[in-house]
Amino acid sequence: MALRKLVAGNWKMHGLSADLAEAKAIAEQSKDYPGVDVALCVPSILIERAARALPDFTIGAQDVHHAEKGAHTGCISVQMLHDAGASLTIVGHSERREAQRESDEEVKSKATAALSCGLAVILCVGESLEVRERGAAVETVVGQLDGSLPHVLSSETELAIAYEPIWAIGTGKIPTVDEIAEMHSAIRQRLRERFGADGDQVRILYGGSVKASNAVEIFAIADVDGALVGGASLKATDFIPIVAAAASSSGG
Ligand SMILES: O=C(CO)COP(=O)(O)O
Repeated sequence: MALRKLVAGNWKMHGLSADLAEAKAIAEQSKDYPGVDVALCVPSILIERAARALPDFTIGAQDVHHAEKGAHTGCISVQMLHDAGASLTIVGHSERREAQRESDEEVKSKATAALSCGLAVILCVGESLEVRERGAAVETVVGQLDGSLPHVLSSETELAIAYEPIWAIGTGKIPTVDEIAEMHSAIRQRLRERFGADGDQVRILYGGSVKASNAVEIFAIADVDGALVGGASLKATDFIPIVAAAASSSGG
């Protein structure tokens, strides 16, 4: 049976207090699509205000530290995210894997810490253009998964995987339908190998230049259980049509 779709926005380093009006519009309009799970991962400084203003809507973070507490200047723990009202966090985004040199091992620690303390996780993987062009995309992404997946799935909180080819992020380029299908199927297979039947319940999101104009086609691909959306999640007028596409692909 098809999984419920999850459409999550990643605001990255965008958004000031005034933009909470946009989050509010997204939360309100998402109610028209009860068959789809919708979330916004806002900058950490906006989490508390967004969560207070939108108590029935899922607000997430974009990163978390793996340690419970301690001498980690500038970092934010799972408990702090909970306390601020987040119920979800992204880990391992390629922008952090690159700029902050986050390793698979570190991403795994973050995912494990978040899941064990009741925060849902969207764990990102994805290949560079150089890797795609030399034909090593699937083995690279599966290797990233092997290094970054937690050892066990939590029974209380949810793990989702986001496949985000780096060359498709913010570029307007997207892989072909066949390339997305091949990658999502390889990810599904690995999840089954790792977690047995529970691997079938892990949602696999596609991310990278998702827009209203390509969402219908992307959501129709097997094993695409939603999307992680960057630029097009900043405005309700861009984001809600993507939620609507997810709803229509699920038949409601
Ligand atoms: O990185 C992304 C989401 O995490 C994708 O960003 P864009 O949708 O802007 O390409």
